[in-house]
Amino acid sequence: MPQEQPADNTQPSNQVGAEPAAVRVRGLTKRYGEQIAVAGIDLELPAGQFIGLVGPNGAGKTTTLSMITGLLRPDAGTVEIGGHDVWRDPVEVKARIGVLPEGLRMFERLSGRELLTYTGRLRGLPGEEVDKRATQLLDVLDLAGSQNKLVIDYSTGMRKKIGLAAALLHNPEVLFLDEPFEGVDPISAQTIRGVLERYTRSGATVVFSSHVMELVESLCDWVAVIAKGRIRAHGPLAEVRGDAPSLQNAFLELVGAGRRLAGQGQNLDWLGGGAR
Ligand SMILES: Nc1ncnc2c1ncn2[C@@H]1O[C@H](COP(=O)(O)OP(=O)(O)OP(=O)(O)O)[C@@H](O)[C@H]1O
Repeated sequence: MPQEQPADNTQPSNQVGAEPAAVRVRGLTKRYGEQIAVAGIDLELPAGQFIGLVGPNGAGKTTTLSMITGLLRPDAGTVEIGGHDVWRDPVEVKARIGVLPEGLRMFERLSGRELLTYTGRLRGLPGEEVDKRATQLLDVLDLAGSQNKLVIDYSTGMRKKIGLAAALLHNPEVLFLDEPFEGVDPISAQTIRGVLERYTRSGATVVFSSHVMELVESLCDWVAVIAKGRIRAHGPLAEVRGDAPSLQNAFLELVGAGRRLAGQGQNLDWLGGGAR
């Protein structure tokens, strides 16, 4: 199982092994007061892959993704997407990426269709093209019947889907999704999954965060495991899983949770059995 190594300076700067890097992160750091949320992350994410950023609650996934996508200013470190620095060249970068953050705030008083029209025009797409793409996305994501409903009246799953449609409308090179399947029913999850698989098959890159290992294992080609603000392992899924029976087992071992879980239970000897 590949553990985190110092950066290999012998590789060309835009390569991850044989693959070109879609995203290059160097020394990324964020503190909140005394708390170090992200502790100097180095990472090169290969292009054209379905990439999972996995870690336990509080590991630093959202903080990392927010800094990579230009939503949160790092204390230190750099991020390059498609060769452009996220903080020095934000317009170039934002044209190349789509983002579906956790708890995305949307314009709730627009209908789903209006939200896509507005997003498309902000992205500088011609009106006719926006209409065409919006119609297709609404159709594929099974939102055509709700396109005239206000976003405020959408369910959690519908909100994720309209957020995904808005993030895909300008056909970004890299799509970042923070917990895209959280609160989504299996049918909607399958729909989202189908759209994302089609998108990566065309050479685009998806980076998504999750703590649901089965999902990451079934979807991702490449994973990075994060715990306590540090990358514990990264690489192709099979390499990170190694000899472990599942990614879940490899993950528990990597984040040191196996021993903690084994000792659990003895403090709850009063629980169960109906005794008071
Ligand atoms: N705005 C903030 N102010 C203070 N501390 C924060 C803030 N945002 C995050 N943190 C802390 O930084 C650490 C990393 O949080 P982050 O939300 O990035 O983790 P996460 O891996 O996305 O977790 P989860 O899976 O639970 O969403 C946590 O300890 C969290 O308490």
